[in-house]
Amino acid sequence: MGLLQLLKSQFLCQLIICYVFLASGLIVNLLQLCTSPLWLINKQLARRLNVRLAYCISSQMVAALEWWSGTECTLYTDPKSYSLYGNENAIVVLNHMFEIDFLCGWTFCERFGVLGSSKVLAKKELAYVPIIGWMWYFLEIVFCKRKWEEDRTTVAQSLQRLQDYPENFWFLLYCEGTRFTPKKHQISMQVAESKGLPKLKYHLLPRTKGFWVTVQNLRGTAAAVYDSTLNFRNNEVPTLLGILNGKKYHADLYVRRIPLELIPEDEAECAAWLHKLYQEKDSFQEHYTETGCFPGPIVSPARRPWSLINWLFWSCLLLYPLALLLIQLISSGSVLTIVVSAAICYAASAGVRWMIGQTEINRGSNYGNKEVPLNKN
Ligand SMILES: CC/C=C\C/C=C\C/C=C\C/C=C\C/C=C\C/C=C\CCC(=O)SCCNC(=O)CCNC(=O)[C@H](O)C(C)(C)COP(=O)(O)OP(=O)(O)OC[C@H]1O[C@@H](n2cnc3c(N)ncnc32)[C@H](O)[C@@H]1OP(=O)(O)O
Ligand SMILES: CCCCCCCC/C=C\CCCCCCCC(=O)OC[C@@H](O)COP(=O)(O)O
Repeated sequence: MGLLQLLKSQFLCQLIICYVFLASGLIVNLLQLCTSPLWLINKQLARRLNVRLAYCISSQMVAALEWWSGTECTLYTDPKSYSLYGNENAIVVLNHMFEIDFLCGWTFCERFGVLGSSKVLAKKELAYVPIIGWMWYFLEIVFCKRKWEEDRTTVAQSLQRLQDYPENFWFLLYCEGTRFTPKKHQISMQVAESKGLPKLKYHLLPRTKGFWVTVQNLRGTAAAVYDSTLNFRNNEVPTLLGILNGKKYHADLYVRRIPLELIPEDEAECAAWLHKLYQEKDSFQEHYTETGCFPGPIVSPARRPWSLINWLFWSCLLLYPLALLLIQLISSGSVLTIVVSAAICYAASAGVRWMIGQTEINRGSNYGNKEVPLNKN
């Protein structure tokens, strides 16, 4: 292990990264709250401000991936589509198999200049996660309860609000609705069988309603669907804790740009179209397993320095007062103050650990885990 790698694996370094993230995140959340009156006066300006404020938070996680862990992200795509990425609104359909797939998505957002404005159809539980969830509220992220009776109107309304969004955005949709586990896979394949659909090896059966409602409500707003399939080299199982430990991974992302006009308007046809898309995605994963690469040329955008610069800015701003505070604390000699401070530090690190836990598949939800009564025809 090299010296740098040893340094990266030190708990103190990770504690500093988490402290900067936590303190800056709460400051940004507060600034976002301060933009509330502006929404009434100049909504577009409020949105633009919030895009930049959100960048301050999400780019720190991107910096951890790109600069701290040195993870490499390779893009396989058609060079003709490449010039459109970042210059139009798009719906991104991504497989949901890895704990850091959202972070790799964010990395590509950063490289194409849409990180601050990127959106997702997220489960409601994430709205309550401090910093990220609160940041999302001001970014007009679309939340769902994964209960169609309740979601059908709320999701459509939230999507309609994005029609006059002043910045280009990518709207991420994990059509599988939950992360891949062997049990969820087995159950969803029973559903596939009951519907007469071919079995998938690497994906759960996609939920089609969210996709249909998104496409219908973003017609005229988004230009295309970016069908994206992610995998990691050497059968690695990447984690956020691994990233914080400075572990380097290598992600490969295959993206196909599909103009929105090609997607059927009728709900049943749209559902059939999505099922076919997932069968194709499955064949790309099979190709990856067999050959170690995706079909199609590599056109990788380079990482940009902005996420690192943002992190250095917040570090300088926040580490100096922390150092002063620590010196004062030690020189005060008060046991009570030291004990209280240690308790606050412990509570903060437990909070960050809980947030990291939100990304862990073994702490995931039970959605898709319940056997459903099947009508076999
Ligand atoms: C150039 C570079 C390109 C790309 C870069 C990549 C990405 C970057 C882009 C943007 C980044 C932005 C942000 C990223 C940051 C963070 C993201 C973090 C995470 C958030 C993610 C989540 O929270 S995922 C969970 C929430 N999302 C979803 O669930 C979406 C999918 N779900 C749906 O669409 C659902 O339909 C629904 C949620 C709208 C409603 O769900 P509900 O369960 O109520 O209803 P359904 O109708 O779907 O279910 C009933 C039907 O499903 C059948 N069924 C039953 N059991 C199963 C089963 N186990 N599997 C499959 N299907 C099942 C059932 O038979 C019913 O069938 P019908 O025929 O009646 O439809
Ligand atoms: C600069 C580094 C800072 C390190 C500290 C980071 C602390 C913040 C960590 C995480 C913030 C929360 C990110 C939320 C994104 C989680 C994405 C996700 O994968 O959600 C799961 C959802 O799709 C499906 O859930 P289930 O599979 O049904 O359950």
